[in-house]
Amino acid sequence: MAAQSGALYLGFDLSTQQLKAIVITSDLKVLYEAKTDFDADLSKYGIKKGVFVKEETRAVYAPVAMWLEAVDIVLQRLKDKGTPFERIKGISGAGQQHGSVYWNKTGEELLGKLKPDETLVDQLAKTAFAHPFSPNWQDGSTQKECDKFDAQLGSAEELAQITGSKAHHRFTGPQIMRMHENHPDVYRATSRITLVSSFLASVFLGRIAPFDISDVCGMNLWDINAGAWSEPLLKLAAGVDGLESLKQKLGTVREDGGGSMGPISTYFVSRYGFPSDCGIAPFTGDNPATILSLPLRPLDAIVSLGTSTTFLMSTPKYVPDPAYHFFNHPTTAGLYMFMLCYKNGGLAREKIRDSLPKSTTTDSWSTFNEIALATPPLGQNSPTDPANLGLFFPLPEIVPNVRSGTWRYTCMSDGSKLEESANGWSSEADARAIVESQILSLRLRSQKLVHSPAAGIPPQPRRIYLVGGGSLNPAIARIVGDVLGGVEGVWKLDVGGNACALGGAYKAVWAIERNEGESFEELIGERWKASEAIEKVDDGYRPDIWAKYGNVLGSFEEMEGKVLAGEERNKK
Ligand SMILES: Nc1ncnc2c1ncn2[C@@H]1O[C@H](COP(=O)(O)OP(=O)(O)O)[C@@H](O)[C@H]1O
Ligand SMILES: O=C(CO)[C@@H](O)[C@H](O)COP(=O)(O)O
Repeated sequence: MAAQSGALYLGFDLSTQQLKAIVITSDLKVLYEAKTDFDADLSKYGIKKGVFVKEETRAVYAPVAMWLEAVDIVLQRLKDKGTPFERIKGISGAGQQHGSVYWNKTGEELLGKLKPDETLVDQLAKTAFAHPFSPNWQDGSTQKECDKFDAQLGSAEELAQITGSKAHHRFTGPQIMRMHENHPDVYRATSRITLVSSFLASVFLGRIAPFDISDVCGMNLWDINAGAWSEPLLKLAAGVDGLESLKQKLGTVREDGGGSMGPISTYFVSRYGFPSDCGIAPFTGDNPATILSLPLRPLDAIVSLGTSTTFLMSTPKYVPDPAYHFFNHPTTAGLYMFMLCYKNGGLAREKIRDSLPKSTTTDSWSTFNEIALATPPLGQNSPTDPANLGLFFPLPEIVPNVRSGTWRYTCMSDGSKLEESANGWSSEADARAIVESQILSLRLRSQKLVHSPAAGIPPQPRRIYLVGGGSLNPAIARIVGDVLGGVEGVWKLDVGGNACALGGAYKAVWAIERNEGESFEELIGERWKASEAIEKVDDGYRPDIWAKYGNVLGSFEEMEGKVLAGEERNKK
């Protein structure tokens, strides 16, 4: 039974395929959840899996109007479930990272005077934006711009040192540069640029919200150590229009991840009955919000199995490298978020699932799971059998930066005799091989970040938390434990695919209720009850099996190297 009184907090997650919302109490109990699924509810926009794809240029983008429509739909759904909006004291949330929204002057003005009897989409879609689309994080159209970004500060290493990442296709700086080059008219008609997180915050605030201190690190434009825009990078992106043009469009970055940026726009007060003093806390990126969905300790890792796969850790050490990403922590100065991000996550697994015989149960994953669990590690029935190692990239991948394709290799148990498999293997064997491949890549790239969690235990995460849609899958949980370990086991959040929206809601609680100087970890750590929030889904570290994967890790890296060497741009 929902409590009848007391403050409530609302968290959003504007991700690739859905807009999710979650309402919780001050003591972190989940009361209401609702979502708008873009393909199911808004297919009239012509998108697939939430986006448009232009194969010729590898451009991927989403219509901003669809997101506006999704906001009114999800709030109406919460209302239909009886959500007492009048008790909501604070709102925060998250947006898929890197995407940019190009507002014009009219849009800035309209935001503050929306009529409550008309929808957001009807009032804003046609007039408020200099460009109707937002480049999506799956975009691969900016190689040329990335090369210039990597060169601008001297090298990819230096760019990573300054901004937390080397240049990536999806990062906002290279995307803005491409927009400036291809559509200078759009660039010039733009008065403000927001990220997806600050776009959603702006809609609720009724004016353009500043960037968030964590999400801004996904732009390749922010100097993390200096806490300021990197002027050489801004200059590069703005081209002939000059540094000042871009500075104005970007506006400010809010250093404090908490507090209120201001009260909610009157549109939502009149239309849905929010209280006029409901505070809008800074929104952040979906990955930074995910690390706020539980009090994460050093050496704990989160594997987010959404459309993308990401691997997240919170750490006090800033050790950037071109191979991964560092972001400011969304709430706590002096902490950082370490991240790996893969394009080929959920959709690549779905592709293999769909090539198998159809499931006979209502769970579309049951055949995939049965086969994956019945297949021995690395497909080896005996230690002398060849071990299967594959790469399954229906989309061009981020790590490593290679074209789309499928590669099947084998090696011996000790990693020797790595060779491309002449005849491949059965499609059944792919079910286990794709999950192993995705998790081996996480193990390979997080090796330097982990240390021994206890005497006599090799370096690995302490606990592994699974979140996102794929966290509901027991076979994936088992294989994560097999490959990555986790000496205190593999866990999932009870909130399932809604961890990111939950992180947003926790952020809202902390932002509005914190005492002077009280950290997110202190406030949420005190109120969070593990028994109500998480469930152990696998024992994690099994020494023999974990060692088996360790023996082929070098060959896995070598296989990636061979595939990378075959890339046209790497052939000399
Ligand atoms: N039982 C399941 N097993 C494996 N994957 C699943 C399962 N349920 C959902 N998924 C995957 O979850 C993905 C969506 O995850 P979600 O975290 O909601 O995505 P996003 O936040 O990126 O929109 C889908 O692409 C689907 O493949
Ligand atoms: O590009 C990244 C992170 O760098 C992605 O993780 C996006 O932030 C989208 O995530 P999901 O839609 O999969 O949640």
